[in-house]
Amino acid sequence: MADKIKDAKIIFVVGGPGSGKGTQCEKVVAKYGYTHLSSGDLLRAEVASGSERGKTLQAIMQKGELVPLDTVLDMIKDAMIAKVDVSKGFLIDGYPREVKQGEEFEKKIGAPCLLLYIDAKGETMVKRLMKRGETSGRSDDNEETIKKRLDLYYKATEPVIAFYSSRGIVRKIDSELPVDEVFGHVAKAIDGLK
Ligand SMILES: Nc1ncnc2c1ncn2[C@@H]1O[C@H](COP(=O)(O)OP(=O)(O)O)[C@@H](O)[C@H]1O
Ligand SMILES: Nc1ncnc2c1ncn2[C@H]1C[C@H](O)[C@@H](COP(=O)(O)OP(=O)(O)O)O1
Ligand SMILES: [Mg+2]
Repeated sequence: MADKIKDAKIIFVVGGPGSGKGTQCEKVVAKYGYTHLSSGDLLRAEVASGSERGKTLQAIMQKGELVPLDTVLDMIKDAMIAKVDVSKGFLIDGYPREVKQGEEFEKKIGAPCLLLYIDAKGETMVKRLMKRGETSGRSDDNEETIKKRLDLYYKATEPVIAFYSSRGIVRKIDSELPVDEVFGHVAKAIDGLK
């Protein structure tokens, strides 16, 4: 089992809050049939279950902070194991959020073949999240938490991109464009994989 996930095709999808990671991943699923695993979605499912662990997670997410690395990595690993026999590839959305998360993922699971860097301006991300907040019901889509998430993104997550750039697997995607045009560039990056 461990060998199977090590050999799986793994794509990291990294970008700021509201950059459009989830939107693009949905389109990749539709075209390529990959398995989409969003760390945020996995965490929100745990919160929705009403478990004690979920309550602790909810408090952290509402503040715009990162939940403990082991919690999120275990969730992703379990979800990958559950799908590895039927999956053509994995889109890991919202992870790694710091360099340490990338290092631990590679120790426990395997190496990514591609990192899609979904790039939008801070101002654009804030606008999109405020709009999303009108209907998302997410307790972190409010002005105060958005600001904290953005600060944390620049501080903790942007270094992830530099870390993987040296390996030549980063494809930067301009996410200021309309959704379908962004997807055109995403598809080109995926088609470039052997
Ligand atoms: N290219 C785009 N142009 C305009 N709006 C977009 C674009 N990509 C995403 N959005 C909108 O921005 C919001 C955040 O997108 P989402 O995919 O949830 O981002 P993330 O998963 O990175 O937080 C959503 O409301 C989405 O509809
Ligand atoms: N890899 C990770 N490590 C730690 N916390 C994470 C995490 N992924 C998600 N979280 C927590 C903190 C985030 O502020 C919150 C929402 O994450 P998300 O749904 O990926 O946000 P978004 O798609 O808007 O970028 O969940
Ligand atoms: Mg998302």
